Amino acid sequence: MIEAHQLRKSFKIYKSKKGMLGSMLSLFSGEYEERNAVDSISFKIEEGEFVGYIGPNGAGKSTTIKMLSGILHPSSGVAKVLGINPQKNRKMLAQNIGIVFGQRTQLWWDLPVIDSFDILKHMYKIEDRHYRRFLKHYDDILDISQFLQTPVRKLSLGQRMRADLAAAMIHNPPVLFLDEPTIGLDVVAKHKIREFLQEMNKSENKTVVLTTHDMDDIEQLCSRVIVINQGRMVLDGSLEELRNHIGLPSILTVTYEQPPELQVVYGIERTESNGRECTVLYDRSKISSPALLQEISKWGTPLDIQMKEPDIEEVIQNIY
Ligand SMILES: Nc1ncnc2c1ncn2[C@@H]1O[C@H](COP(=O)(O)OP(=O)(O)OP(=O)(O)O)[C@@H](O)[C@H]1O
Repeated sequence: MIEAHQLRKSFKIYKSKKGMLGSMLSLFSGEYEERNAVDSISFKIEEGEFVGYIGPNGAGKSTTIKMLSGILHPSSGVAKVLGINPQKNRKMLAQNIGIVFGQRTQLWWDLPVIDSFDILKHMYKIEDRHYRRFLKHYDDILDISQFLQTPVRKLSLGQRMRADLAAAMIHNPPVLFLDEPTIGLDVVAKHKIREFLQEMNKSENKTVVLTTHDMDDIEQLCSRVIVINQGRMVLDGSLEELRNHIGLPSILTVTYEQPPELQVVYGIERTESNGRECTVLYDRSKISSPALLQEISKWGTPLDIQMKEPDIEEVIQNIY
């Protein structure tokens, strides 16, 4: 459904000389170097997937999204979305994708939200009955009716994001590209946006590519993550594969009837005990959870057991 094959984008970085005069001269000297913002990225995303496209600042995430959506042309390589080449057929692609940039609205700044929607309705040639259904449906799931008459510049960030998301869905596209849609939002607004995105993916089978720095977005929404760093792909897999790749230990906390008698077990990296409480850090690739449970029950009589996988935030920090 979405394909990137050896996708690369380089930008010219003009060399600047020191001082005011130097900066002026460098404008005219034309000396530059080329830097790859995205460097030979390849992946395939199937229909209905929810993919987190993540990486540190400047990794090349937005540049990739812009190439997939036809805003930027690749320096080399090929992108295809629903079989459409964004470079060659941007208009046809626009009918089939929705885009949201969290940092910048796609709506008309000084117009009431409803006027922006009306313009989009005409641009996408949407029938009146479909448009009415759209307004009703998006009021039900994003509460947009309360600010339809408000100019975009007067909306709160959360309202603006809801308006932008609704606008991106007006033509009911099967594919959504979301570039940091939860940036700067408070907890309640983030929750609402996440619920909406989950609904779009689960009930309407939309394929979603999401860039974000928010680990809760990734944990709650994405079934797959693609990690890039300095323009290059570092990992492509499930959240579990991401955790395993980093090799951070899983954690088991046990409360025993009596202080336990600890033993050395292959796969357990560290054990900390404090009276009846015991914390076990273990490597799941070396010992399975059932086997571990069997071992630790030899140390005493467990009253309560809790398991915790490594935090995705910790995992990401380790990968960069
Ligand atoms: N138009 C441009 N001209 C020159 N360099 C650019 C241009 N656009 C992006 N870059 C550079 O390309 C690199 C990748 O930028 P990009 O915006 O894709 O990163 P990102 O992963 O989206 O970062 P962030 O998380 O900070 O939004 C950065 O080094 C950036 O400075």
